[in-house]
Amino acid sequence: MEHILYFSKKMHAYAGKILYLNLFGMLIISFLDGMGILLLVPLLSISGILELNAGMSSFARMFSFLQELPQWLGLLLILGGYILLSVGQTVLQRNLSLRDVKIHTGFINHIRLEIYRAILQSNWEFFIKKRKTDLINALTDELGRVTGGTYTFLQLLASLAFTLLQVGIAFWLSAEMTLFVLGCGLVIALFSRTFIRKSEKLGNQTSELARSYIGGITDHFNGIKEIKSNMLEESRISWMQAWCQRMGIERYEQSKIRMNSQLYYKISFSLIIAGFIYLSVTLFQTQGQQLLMIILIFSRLWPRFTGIQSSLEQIAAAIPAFKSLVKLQDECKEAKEMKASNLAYKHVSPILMEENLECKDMYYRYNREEPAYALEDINLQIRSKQMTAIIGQSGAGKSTLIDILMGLLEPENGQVLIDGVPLTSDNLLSLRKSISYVPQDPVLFNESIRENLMMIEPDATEEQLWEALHFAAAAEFVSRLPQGLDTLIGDRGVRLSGGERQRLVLARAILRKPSILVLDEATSALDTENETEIQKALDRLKGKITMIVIAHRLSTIKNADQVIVLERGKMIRKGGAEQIPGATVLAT
Ligand SMILES: Nc1ncnc2c1ncn2[C@@H]1O[C@H](COP(=O)(O)OP(=O)(O)OP(=O)(O)O)[C@@H](O)[C@H]1O
Repeated sequence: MEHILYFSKKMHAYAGKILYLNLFGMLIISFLDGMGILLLVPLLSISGILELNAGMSSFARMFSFLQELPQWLGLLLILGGYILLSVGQTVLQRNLSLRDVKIHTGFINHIRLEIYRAILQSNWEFFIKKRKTDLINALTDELGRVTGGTYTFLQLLASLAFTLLQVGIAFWLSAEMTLFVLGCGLVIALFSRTFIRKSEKLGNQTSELARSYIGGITDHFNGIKEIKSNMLEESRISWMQAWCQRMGIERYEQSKIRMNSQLYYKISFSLIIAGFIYLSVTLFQTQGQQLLMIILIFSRLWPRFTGIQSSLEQIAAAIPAFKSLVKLQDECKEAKEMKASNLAYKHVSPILMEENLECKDMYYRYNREEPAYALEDINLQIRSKQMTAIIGQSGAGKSTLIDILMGLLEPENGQVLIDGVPLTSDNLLSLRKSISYVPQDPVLFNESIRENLMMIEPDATEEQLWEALHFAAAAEFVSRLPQGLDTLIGDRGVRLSGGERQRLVLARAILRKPSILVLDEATSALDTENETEIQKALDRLKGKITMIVIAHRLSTIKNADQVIVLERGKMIRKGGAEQIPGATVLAT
């Protein structure tokens, strides 16, 4: 319940008065609806089916004047009133429904942005621990269920208000009959709690299924090359078939709960009405009008009860999604990287490192419960405007060290210092702003080359763009493309080769004019010619900016001012390139 209230409060904060105006509007619609039905009473009387004066309520007596009018005039008045009420109700309904859509979609986007922002502002450790597809699932399936559930909850509140109103009208018509109907409703509701519990249980399965679906298909398409080349298609199709089967069963079970509960309400309605009529006629010789009245009250109130039950089931099914999103928000809050005041990215100025970036007695573990350290007792200095190569075999800790130097991971013990000043959340953004990072498998967005370059430097001129491309040995292949800089890059740059992608990302990194360039050298993406070009480019940068390169090539090591050798999380050697027997320790 607290989770639902949490999001309901958010909807209140988002939509404000309009939300309540809409709910109030619905109340009016329900009132008009009730009035429309009540008009049936004088209608029945005028057509002689019902006697208005004998044993009827004050409401019915209000229409007794109709009997003094000519029958045609009375009928015209009633039907005119009925049409007016119906048209008014329909027009109001249309407008409210449209506004409802606006509130609902606006609220989804509001929560989507809030969660997306919180996720992006979380630290790197959060992303290491989280499955990416769970985050996608949170922003798609779970978000939809939560906003839908919140809305159903608020509609339920409105519906309870309408029901109260209708109960009030029913009381006016006949207090005893209404009490009887309410009593029946309560007893039925008590027995139908089991449907709500089952719905929540199934909601857990829905969440689990959605997570496994998004996780599964993302893995499949990311690994489609392995699937095709290793002929894994059949096994993947079997996975999908099994998932479809589970999903089919889950949907069927969900519908079964809904149908069973509706069936339960309908059967109880028939049984209660039949029993009541039987007892009234055989035992109490009740008047015809009273019987008609109870049928009228039942037929108005019972669908309301059924509707409330169905809303409760829907909300129960969404509860696991509510819990999951609240948990995600809490995790994001805990993993928030910087203080709110530091989040004005645009206004942060880069650090101008004068002397060095230093690691002092630094230790890091991915899992604090396990004894193994990914990095242990690291003491090193990355000197300003020099090139530092980091080498070591796979799993030695090169990427971890880079992540710590970029402030993505926080050391468990020890410190990172920039010109002697410890790296904290206060200067973290400034450090990041001075760094450009080129990963081994770079990501290009599904936009044009120009847009991909300019996202890092929106004010870059054409000349600066080409300068950066030349520098990264990418100008030639870009100029050969039919649309040059305006060529659209496919999903994650698949239309370009690995080497071309890395050169474009290098161009993007350089465009920013960083004071520190961090490069995770591609192991195989570049051919010898391009490798030489990039090497020359890096040479040109030597002495101008600080370079940290995870090196996989001898040529890179040879050019480095300092080489750091890692082995199983420890720094086993550091020194000038000439002191390192590079070929023996190069990473694979
Ligand atoms: N997200 C993670 N969770 C737990 N352990 C991790 C994680 N990432 C890396 N490790 C472990 O930390 C150690 C160092 O990994 P790291 O990725 O830094 O090595 P590397 O030298 O960059 O390797 P490679 O050259 O293969 O990329 C390894 O033992 C690795 O298994």
